[in-house]
Amino acid sequence: MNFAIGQRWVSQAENNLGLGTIIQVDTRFVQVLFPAADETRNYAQDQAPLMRVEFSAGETLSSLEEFKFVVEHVEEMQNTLIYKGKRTDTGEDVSVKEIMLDHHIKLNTPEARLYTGNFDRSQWFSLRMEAHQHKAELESSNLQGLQGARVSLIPHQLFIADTVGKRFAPRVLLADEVGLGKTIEAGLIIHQQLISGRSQRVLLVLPESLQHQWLVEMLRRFNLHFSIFDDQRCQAELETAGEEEDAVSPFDSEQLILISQEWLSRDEKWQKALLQSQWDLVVVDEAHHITPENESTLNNAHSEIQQLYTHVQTIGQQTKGLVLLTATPDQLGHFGHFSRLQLLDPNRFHDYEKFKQEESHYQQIAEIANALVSEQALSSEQYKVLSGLLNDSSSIKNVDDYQASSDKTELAQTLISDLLDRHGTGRIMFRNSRQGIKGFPERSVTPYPLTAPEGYPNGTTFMGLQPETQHDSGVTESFTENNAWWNLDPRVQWLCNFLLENKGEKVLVICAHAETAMKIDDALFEKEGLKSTVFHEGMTIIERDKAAAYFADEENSAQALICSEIGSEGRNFQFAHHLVLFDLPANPDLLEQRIGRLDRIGQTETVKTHVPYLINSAQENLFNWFQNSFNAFEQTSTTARIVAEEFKQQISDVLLNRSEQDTQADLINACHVRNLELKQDVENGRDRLLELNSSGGEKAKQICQEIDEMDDSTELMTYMGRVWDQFGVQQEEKATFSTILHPGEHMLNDHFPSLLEDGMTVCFDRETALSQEDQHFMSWEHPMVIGVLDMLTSGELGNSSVCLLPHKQLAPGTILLEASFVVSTTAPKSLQLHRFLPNTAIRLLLDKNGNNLADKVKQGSLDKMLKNAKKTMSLQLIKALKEEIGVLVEKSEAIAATHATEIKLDAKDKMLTNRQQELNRLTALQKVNPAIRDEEINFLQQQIDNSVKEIEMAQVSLDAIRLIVVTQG
Ligand SMILES: Nc1ncnc2c1ncn2[C@@H]1O[C@H](COP(=O)(O)OP(=O)(O)OP(=O)(O)O)[C@@H](O)[C@H]1O
Repeated sequence: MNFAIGQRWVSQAENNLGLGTIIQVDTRFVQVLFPAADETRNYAQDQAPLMRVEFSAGETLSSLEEFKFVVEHVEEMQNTLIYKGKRTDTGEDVSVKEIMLDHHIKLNTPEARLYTGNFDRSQWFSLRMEAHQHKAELESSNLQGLQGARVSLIPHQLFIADTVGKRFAPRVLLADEVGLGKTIEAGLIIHQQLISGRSQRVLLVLPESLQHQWLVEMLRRFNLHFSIFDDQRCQAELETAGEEEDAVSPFDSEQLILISQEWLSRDEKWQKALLQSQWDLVVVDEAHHITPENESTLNNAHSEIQQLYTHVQTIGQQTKGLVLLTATPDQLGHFGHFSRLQLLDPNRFHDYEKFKQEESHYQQIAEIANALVSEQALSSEQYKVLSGLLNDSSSIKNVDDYQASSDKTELAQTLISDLLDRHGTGRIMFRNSRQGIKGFPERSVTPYPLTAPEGYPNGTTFMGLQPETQHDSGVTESFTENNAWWNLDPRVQWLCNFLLENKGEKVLVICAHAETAMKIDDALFEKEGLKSTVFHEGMTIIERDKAAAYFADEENSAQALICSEIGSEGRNFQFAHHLVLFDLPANPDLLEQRIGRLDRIGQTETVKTHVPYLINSAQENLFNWFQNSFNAFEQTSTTARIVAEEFKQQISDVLLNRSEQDTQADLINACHVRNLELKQDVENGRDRLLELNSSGGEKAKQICQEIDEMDDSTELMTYMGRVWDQFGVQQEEKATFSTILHPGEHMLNDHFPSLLEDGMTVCFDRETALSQEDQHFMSWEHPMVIGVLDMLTSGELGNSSVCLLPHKQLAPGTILLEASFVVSTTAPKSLQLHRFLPNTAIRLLLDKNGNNLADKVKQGSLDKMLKNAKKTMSLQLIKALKEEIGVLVEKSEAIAATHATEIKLDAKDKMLTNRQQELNRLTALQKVNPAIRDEEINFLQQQIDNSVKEIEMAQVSLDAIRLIVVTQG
């Protein structure tokens, strides 16, 4: 070894000493100062466990003078090195003697770590390489964001999430019928957007009563931690930031934020701050609340329109993604529905009259769709219409071929898909119905006619129709001033008896008003000592959640939950099978919302609705109307709302004000007939097209199947088992697919990603995860797995290793160099390039002549044959083989560069094919469907250009090396 004063060396035996400097050299000894550790060592020159440190062009170094610079070339002077390059801060040319290098420089490249004896056990190398491969597979997977949610694989939900989540700017209305899983669809879309990097900041705007439920659903199903922001939180954020209120938005402190609709429309102070913050995606639940007052206000910018509508409109305009959820898009009128479509796409939906006109043609299109679905030849009229609708030359040819061909299957699918693309609300609205999605429980209803005590008023108890005259209890003001109605009203005693007869059964009771709910709750306790609790708008969110939890608990809990109308929206009570409607709303959508609390995915029994009413009361009339005109208790009726609107005046006169029985029967019959007509229209009409678009058909089944196959693979379980072993995480088998984890006493790092201090149970089986909520569902998308893969691919752990290969046929001392290279880009996540060019690992296995044996000897089988070498032996081997290793590394770099060129070309091809196809499709579609925005097309074109540039600039770098030395077998 040629030592000279001022040279930099490291100790192979004690690599924690940092970068050493030779301070004295005599004939036999050399003295080295390690300033970072404040230690000096003397070594015999011929046995010094030292490794010379030399840097090369391209590396970034720190100088003792506290600046960084990039080495451009290296000169030698009197046996020491001078690094010439440019400062990273000022760009100035610098010349730095090696003695002036920072003592703390980390030698963490694979080669530096190998030569300085700072290598890892062979298992780390394997885990690291596999981590790169898994990460690349995940990033390029079509199912990214869909696999990791703790949800049952329900085709229509996954289809919607897949279709919408992949869009650059999802602007959609999720309008599945009550309880079909819109929250889950929205969660999947958010999850997919976040995991793929399309969105980073998400805002949820929800009714106050649903805040906590969403918070819990997002966390337990998607591992997404949302934070509720209200006055208190905003104020606290400002105080923490210590800034003037105008200078900073409190909303910038978190990425995933949840606010209530009530707060948004109420609190002017924070509205401005909310708009100052940049959002990628805004999701609004129960979006039928977001409605302009009336048609004229929408068209007149100066009118006072509803606060909430204005706020959502403003946020929606400056946010690229907007997802609205409602089970009852028409609940507050058809114009409201139009106005929400307008929020999503103001260019496409700018004229209400035109929209109505378009809707009237949907029936014709739907008839064509029906013919295509059943693969029947089109009538001449249908042929003419379809050719007119799909009027580009290739589609017209498809229509002709369809008519002429005997095997119509494939062409039918193409034409349906074109039709969906180009007409109606196809691209922005999704609506599934129970009729289309099978497997829901039955619904039954039982009326309980009760005789009112003499003199007891039988006034209206309906929401909305006569609010000024109705009292909470449903009886008139004058009456309740003098008497406690709940002592007289036979419905209360009936409810007591019902609960006593059904001990052990959970019962959800819904009435219109908070006051009524509270009185019923008191009465149940006073009369029979029954355990019930209330849920109404007068309670704080925490009180409501506590009440819902008290009702949901299995032991020591409330048998009944008495809700005011707010309990009828969004909440999950499907663990109960009995619903008591203490009064009836006059709005059929509201009735459906109420029943929808129990009639939801996850309901295991028939939903039993019980309706106690007073004989000869308006409620009796309403019951008969719902039952006989629409069968609305036992079936979802999407048309009842329209009938209710058409007959609004008669309903008020005849049903609510209780005119003659004959007149009532006539009205009920007229509504029934009208409902049948509308149902027929709907059956023939637009819903067919909408449902075709929403359920996803075969594509949806295929997505489920693919996720199912991923679930069945044991690869993740095996990989994570090895990871936990290596890191020292304590594992205890709980069941075949479940493991209890605890931080181990000798864990490699103090911190292991997402491992809870007190331990946690993880499971690899979807069914178990769904039934046992205390277990964490492990998937490739679980934060622990993502954290582990990130940790293994970004740090230095495993990037350098030495091991032995005992082998009978190979000559001892033969060396192999296993090298892993990574092709990567620095493209922004929003470009979505990882779908085509994820960080791709290239594995090479070079023999001593530089031949690549990687294809012949797979990593898994090689791993099984390798043994770790003792540290002293490894050091000797490295010292002896340093030159050979250097030559092999150079050769591997040349081979990797060739591979990288192929990978980049392939990625470019894939990207161009995919994006060009989409661009062509959108450009063609835009000619016939203004729903395609210019912005989308420009964006796609720009993405293509930038993607080409980024792919061309992708770098290949050495990520890890493993020196393998053959020993006698
Ligand atoms: N894929 C799924 N896996 C497991 N549970 C599900 C799934 N989809 C829906 N659920 C459960 O079914 C119930 C209804 O789902 P969700 O709340 O998403 O419906 P919704 O359409 O939003 O209802 P609403 O119209 O009442 O707001 C919830 O309890 C939800 O957790």
